[in-house]
Amino acid sequence: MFPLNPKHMPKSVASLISDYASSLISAYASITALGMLFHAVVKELKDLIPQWVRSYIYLKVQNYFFKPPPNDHLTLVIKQTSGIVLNEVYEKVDVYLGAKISPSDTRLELSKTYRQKTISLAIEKRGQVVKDTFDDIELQWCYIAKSNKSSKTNNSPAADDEEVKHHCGFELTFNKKHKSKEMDSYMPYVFAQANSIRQREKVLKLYCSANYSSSRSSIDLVHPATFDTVAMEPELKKMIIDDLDRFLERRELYKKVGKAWKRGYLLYGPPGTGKSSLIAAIANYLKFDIYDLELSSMFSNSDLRRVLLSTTNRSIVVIEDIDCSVKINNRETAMSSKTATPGYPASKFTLSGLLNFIDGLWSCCGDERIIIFTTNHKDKLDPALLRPGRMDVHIHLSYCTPNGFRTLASNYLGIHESNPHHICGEIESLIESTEVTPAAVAEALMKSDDADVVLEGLVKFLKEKKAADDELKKAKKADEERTKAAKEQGTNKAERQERDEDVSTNCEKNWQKREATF
Ligand SMILES: Nc1ncnc2c1ncn2[C@@H]1O[C@H](COP(=O)(O)OP(=O)(O)OP(=O)(O)O)[C@@H](O)[C@H]1O
Repeated sequence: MFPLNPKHMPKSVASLISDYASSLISAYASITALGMLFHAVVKELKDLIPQWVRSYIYLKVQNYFFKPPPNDHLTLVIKQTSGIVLNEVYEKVDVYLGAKISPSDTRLELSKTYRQKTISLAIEKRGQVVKDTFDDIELQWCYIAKSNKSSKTNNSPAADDEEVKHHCGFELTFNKKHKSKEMDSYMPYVFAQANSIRQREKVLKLYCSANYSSSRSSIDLVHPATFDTVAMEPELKKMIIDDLDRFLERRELYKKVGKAWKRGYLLYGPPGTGKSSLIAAIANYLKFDIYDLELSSMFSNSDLRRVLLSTTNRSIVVIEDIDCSVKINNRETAMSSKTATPGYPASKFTLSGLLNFIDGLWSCCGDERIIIFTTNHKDKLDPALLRPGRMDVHIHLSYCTPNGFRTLASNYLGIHESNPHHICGEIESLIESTEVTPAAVAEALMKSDDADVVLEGLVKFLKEKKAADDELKKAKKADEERTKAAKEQGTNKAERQERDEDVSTNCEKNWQKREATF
């Protein structure tokens, strides 16, 4: 038998085994050290490279190695903008994916607006890969954000913003054979889901159009005004609500008669009569976002067009104080620097641009739109703006009426038919004979928590206001009478002068006749 003890082995074999063993051990040690080094490097990189970059690299590597043959797959790219306007598909996908959280997600976004009652969780978009299944078809969504810095010139920040938007979007990858199912069933499903999520979590937005170079900005619209809180005549309130309801139901009718599905309202009345409050009440009633258009920041018709194109459907476009926000001279002539309103830069904005926006071709780019103009001086508006068919409904918001006071007293003090107050009758008759705005009444009602104190204060205020109004009326009347008398005196004087002239002419004629007879 061959001796197993190395001592008994031949020298060369023993040394061979020991060499082999030591090289095995050193190889193992090197591999372990290398492994530890690799592990340390990976750990370091993990801390240094943001998660979304790692996900992106992971996706690319995964796609490279494990992707089925490329011919089998189709990738649809959904960019954030389509031309110069927001891409609706992007918006819908954004909402849809925002609500999808899977156990494998490692980064989530936490948010809560002041209006929301609970904190909401959503996946963090950047670099996230979201797997979805629809009718047993596997789909993969990925958010892309490419910057195109090399091709950039010295663009303005707004242009940069547009550029970034243009290169942001989603990629949807799936097997080619399901293409028609994707387009015919999956995308409508995504749209429907997004709409119902939006409706559930609807937080109204107030968009402010800044100037040409800056991007559109929005804030949550947290205006508490509703049709219950706005003080106005009940019949007028009912008329507005009925009109809005009818408008919403008439989609098919508008289509049938070939009219853009939009409605124009002109709200006019003195300051503080509730024009802005009514706009907020309409937005809250319809659950429509508001676009507040600052005409003074528009420098040309194309600015207006651009802003209009970026508004969404089911929205209210508001132009407040149309009579003084910008000087619009006539339909064709743009404002030159000579005609510009002091304090406003020269604008190439024209009335025809605005009219085009209301009922021209540009008014058709969108559905379910309400356009609201407000003014304190309807008489100062260009008749072209008031032409029938342009602003469909003209709503006069007047000084406070007894009905208006009842609404305010109920809202502010909880005083109503079943909880009356003995001073209310006196206040109502004072209000009937005084020109006082709902804003002034509302302010008076806020002065104390004690209803007696507040209402007595209001009576005092109304009496003082009435006395001041009467004084003013008297002064006005006296002034008018003086002017009338001066006019009459002037007329009398002119008549006397004419008479005198006639007399002298007659005398002259008679004298000439007599002269001729002699
Ligand atoms: N009709 C109203 N009903 C309830 N509150 C009102 C009404 N009118 C005014 N107010 C109160 O007065 C405040 C100012 O009113 P609001 O801004 O709506 O008036 P406005 O007519 O738009 O004024 P302006 O022409 O100066 O813009 C509101 O915040 C609200 O508290």
